[in-house]
Order: sequence, then structure tokens, then C-alpha cells
Amino acid sequence: FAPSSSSSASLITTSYAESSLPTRRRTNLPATPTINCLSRKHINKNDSSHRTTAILHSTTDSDREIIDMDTILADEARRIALAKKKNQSPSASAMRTNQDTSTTTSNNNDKEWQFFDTARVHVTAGMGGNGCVAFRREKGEAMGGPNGGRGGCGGSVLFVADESLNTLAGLRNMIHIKAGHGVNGTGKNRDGMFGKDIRVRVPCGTIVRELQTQKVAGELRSHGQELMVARGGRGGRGNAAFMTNRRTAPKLSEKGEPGAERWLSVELRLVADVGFLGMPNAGKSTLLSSASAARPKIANYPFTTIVPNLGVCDLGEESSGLVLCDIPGLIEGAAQGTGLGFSFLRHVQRCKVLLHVVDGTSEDPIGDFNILNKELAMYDDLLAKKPQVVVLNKVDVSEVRERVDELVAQLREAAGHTRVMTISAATTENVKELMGRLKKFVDAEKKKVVDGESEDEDVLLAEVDLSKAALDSDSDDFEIISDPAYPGQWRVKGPYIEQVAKMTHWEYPEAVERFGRLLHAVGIADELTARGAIDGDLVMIDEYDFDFSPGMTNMYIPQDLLERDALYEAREKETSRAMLLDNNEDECDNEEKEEEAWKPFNKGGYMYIDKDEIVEFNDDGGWDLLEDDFDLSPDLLEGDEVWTS
Ligand SMILES: Nc1nc2c(ncn2[C@@H]2O[C@H](COP(=O)(O)OP(=O)(O)OP(=O)(O)O)[C@@H](O)[C@H]2O)c(=O)[nH]1
Ligand SMILES: [Mg+2]
Repeated sequence: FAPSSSSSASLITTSYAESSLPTRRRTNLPATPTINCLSRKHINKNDSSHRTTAILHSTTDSDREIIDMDTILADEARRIALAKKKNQSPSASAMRTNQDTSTTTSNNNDKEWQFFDTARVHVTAGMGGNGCVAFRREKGEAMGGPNGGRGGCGGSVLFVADESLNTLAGLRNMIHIKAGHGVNGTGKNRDGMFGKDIRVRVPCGTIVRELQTQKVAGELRSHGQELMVARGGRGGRGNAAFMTNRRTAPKLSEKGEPGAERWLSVELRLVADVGFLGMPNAGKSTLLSSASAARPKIANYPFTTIVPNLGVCDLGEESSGLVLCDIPGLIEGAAQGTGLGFSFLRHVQRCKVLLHVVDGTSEDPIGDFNILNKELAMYDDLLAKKPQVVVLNKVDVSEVRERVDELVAQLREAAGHTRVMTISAATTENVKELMGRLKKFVDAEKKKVVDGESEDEDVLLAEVDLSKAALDSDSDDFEIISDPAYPGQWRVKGPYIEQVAKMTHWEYPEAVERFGRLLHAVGIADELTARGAIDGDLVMIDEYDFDFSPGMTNMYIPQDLLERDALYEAREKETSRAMLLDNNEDECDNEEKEEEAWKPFNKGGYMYIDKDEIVEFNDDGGWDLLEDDFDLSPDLLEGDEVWTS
């Protein structure tokens, strides 16, 4: 908002200054709004008419596409007028102009914007709900046990194929897609509600990749197919799930797992049986309109078609229709981006058969045919190997009709096969015959794939499984990183332990203790000790820091109990030695029975909720296990020691 800059900037400044927006909103406004940003906002905002326009504009029926293309057409007309003035052929001029414009990024972006066949979205699955710590308390049942429910799972983000869509226009309006969070569990064993899944409708033929790695996540081919792109986090378990025979009143629960999130690049490859191919002005769109109900823009200048058009050729009741795909014209140097480039060629990659339309009125039809095939090979080998049917168009023109036999013979020779026909798209001569033959050819090609005779290059194997949450990992591998510059500091990395750390309720001592046990179970504690970590060192896992305490000494055990442990151990050693020396079995039995009363901590002692044992502890003047609702007030004085589980 520098006042010295352009007048529009100062206009914005004044309007902001005068507006009554709250300060926070004002600072959120973009300093230099771009056209894209504005138009997206435009569509996003409540004005639904704009949204309809955008979607209409992107449907394959080209009549509707014209809405936003008027400006392009006007440009095109101006160019032709200019070319005529200079006595140049309009196609050459158009090629040059397109070549020029293709280098300017803004124009490229406009084209991109109109195609609506690629998109980038960020998907975030919902977080799982937290588990709950609760205990059953009812009249006459003071110690009803734990009954904390588990949290609901977070919602997932799924892509669903919908045959009624033809473009990814829907995705243009959503950059961030977020599913609902799971609800926390509550007492009385009530589990939390699941988060709401989000289903994003995309057209058939949509390929989803992970943006960063560009690995294919999957492809949606047929109507109704679903692809999970971000899995919702699992709900945390409530304390009821942690109850064991030994620990009847666990005071811990898990937090919900965070949902997966990632950037995706989404690409559309139209699914059609026959893909049209040809130089600009060859009559591809004319053929599509005469063979199907589609009404694409047809005009006598190159690059009339700038977005792919789909049409269905109806071949009578007994056979299913033939889906035709008309794409923009291709010219020499398309591989280098000349003309409209060849990015839209991906739309014919899914076609079973390519229909190569050759303009009979061209100066060198055979040369055109060869150039295009060369360009095709440069784009994609597999595409160049796709079976082609060649048609010589515009045979209604007398000059073409005169040399038709000669041209067909030359085309057959150049193509290396005999699938060459002559048609007139404008007068529909031979078009029905062509469609009938195409149908048979396509069916034969499909059968080949089913029979396994031809390799189905269409099969894209899923390389990444996006249904898995980023944190979800079966492996408990971990890595310990230390830096000699910072002695006594350790970072532990590993998907499993980080996930557990995220799901730990650090405010519950028992949960912390469980995490400590897990460190041991996974082998991290041993590994740290082996690497030289000592008591009190700093251990960092994910965003959590701990003091290292090997042997779980973080659990406070009163000194007298530790002493009794030591006593027990010493006596056990003595007993076993005595057993070795003296084989009097009866005596040994008696001794064992006596010892059963005491169990040290590492043999599962202390946590016993066994009445006798508690009484024994009390008799010893030791400690007591207190329940939640234990009334502290009457007999206890300030400063008295109180132990809870
Ligand atoms: N005489 C005659 N003219 C034709 C025939 N087919 C197409 N045309 C004309 O050729 C011109 C170009 O036709 P389009 O269908 O727009 O050509 P296209 O291949 O789609 O061209 P781009 O979309 O620019 O790649 C139009 O003026 C048509 O009327 C035909 O069979 N006979
Ligand atoms: Mg066209």
C-alpha cells in the first residue's frame, strides 16, 4: 500500500481506510490481489450464478464453452485479418503467434485455467476423538470400574468417480478439503461419534498423484469408484480398554490420532473409445459434430478447438455407443510447445483407437500425416504405437476427389496398414460407414486386452497407498540421533513411537508410565543406554521432551518397598542355594508358600488390588491404594502421606 505506487493501489488504500472492517479482517486482505485470486473468490462467494457459469463453461458441449472464449475468437479473427493484409497464409501466422504467446506465462495460465483438467488440492482427514477416563459410580456400587468410552474416528477424504462430470472444474473452487473430526469419548462407555467423511466428485479418468513425490495414488475409472486420499485418524481408546485383571482402575486413555494430510496433484484423462488426431483445420470438430450430437465450434481457421470435446456416436439400439474425443490440432514442433503444445494429448492416451484425420485440401497431405506421427512418437512411445485408423477428409472438394485414389495409396504406404478411408465430414459422406467400422475395430481391441493378447498399458499401478494415514505405520523402526556438540541430548525418530507420543495424554501419570514401558518394549531404552545415555539426559521424541530414566525409575517407589524387594531377592537366592544343598522337598514347599505373600515390583507386585495384600500393606504401616472418591477429609491431617494408584 505504498502511496507512491499506481493509482489503483492508492484507491485500495483509501477504500480500506474508509471501510468499517475490523482491523483483523483488514490485515488479512491480500496486498496485491491477482486476477486468479479475485475470480476464485468470485466463484467461491455466495454468488451462485458465477459458479454455474464456470461449470457450464467447462462442459464438453462446446456451444457453452464459447461463453468465455469470445475474446479468444476475436483475437483469432484479428490475426487472420492481419495475415490477409500481409498476404500471409493465416495458418502460418497463427502458428507464429501461438508460438510467441506460448512463451508468456500469463497466457499459458489462461489456457490452463480454461482446460480444467489439472488441479492441485490439499486434503486433510479428520482427527480422531480422544479417549475418556471415567469410572462407574452408582448407588451401592462405589467401585464400578472404568467406563471411559473411546473417541470416534476422524472422517476421511475420498474421491468418487462420477460419470456426469467431464472436467475438474469442481476442484478449482476448493483448495483445502477437510473432513470432520471425531468426537471425544465420554463416560458410561459412550464412544464418540465418527467424523464426517468428505466425498469429492471427480470425472471418470481422474488420476491422483501425491504432489511431492509425483507417485500415482490411483485412478478412478468407472462410475462410483472410490479412492481414499486421506484416512481419518483413529479414535483414542478410553480407560475401559486399558483394564486388566491386575490394573482394575486405569487412569489413562489415548488421544485421538491426527488425520493424514497431503497435497495432491489431480489430472484428468478423458475416457473415450476413439481419439481424434490431426493438423488444425483438418475437420476433426466437423467430424465429431456430424457423427454425434456434440456441437463443437467449427471455423475455417486453425486452433478453433482449444479444449477437448467428447461426443457419443449412437450406433443403433443393439450396440452401445462409441465415445469420441476431439482434441485441438497438432502441428510440427508441438513437442517443443508450438501451437497449443501437446499437453492435451493425454486425453487420447486412454483411447483404444486413434483416428487420424488428414486434410485432403492440404498442400501435402502425406507430409502432414508423417509429421504428426513423428510428433506423436516424441510425446509418448505408447501413444505412437496405438492402432490408428486414417481418414482422408474433404473428398467433396473436387480437387481432392480428382486425386483421391493416388492419395489413399500413398497414405496406405506411409501408414503401413490398410485402415484408410475417404470421408467428407461436411456432407457426412462415408461417416456412418466409418463409425460402424470403428466400432468393430474398437471392440476387437478391447477383446485383445481382455484376452491378454495386447499389453494393457493403461493399467497404472498404485504406487502409494493414500488410504494410509501418514502416521500409520506397521513398522516400529526407530533411529537415534545425537550430536557430539550437545552431549546428553538424544532425538528419537520413528513413525511408531512418534505416533504413540502424539496419542499419549501427558497429563495422566499412568499414560506417561505406559509410554515409558513402550520405550522399553520397542527397545529404545536399551539402545539409548547402549549409546551411552545416562539418567537425566534429555530425550526428544516428536515435539515432546523427557528426562531419560533407564529402568523406569521415573516411577516412584517408596524406599521401604525397594528394601523389601532387595530382601526378597536375597532370600530367594538363599532358598535356591539351600534347595541345591538340601533335597528335603517338604521344607522347600513350606518356604515357597511363605514367600508368596510378597511380590517385588518387577514380578508384578505393588499393583495388586488383592484385598489381602492391601490389608497386609496397611498392617505394615506401608501404603494404601485409594480410589477416586476416597474421602480425604476426616482422619487425615495436613502433611500426611497419601498414595493413589
Ligand atoms: N469442404 C469441406 N470442408 C470441410 C470438411 N470438413 C471440415 N471442413 C471445413 O474445414 C474447416 C475446419 O474445420 P474444423 O472442424 O473446425 O477443423 P478442426 O480440425 O476441428 O480444426 P481445429 O479445431 O482448429 O484443430 C471448417 O471451415 C469446416 O467447414 C469437409 O468434409 N469438406
Ligand atoms: Mg476443432
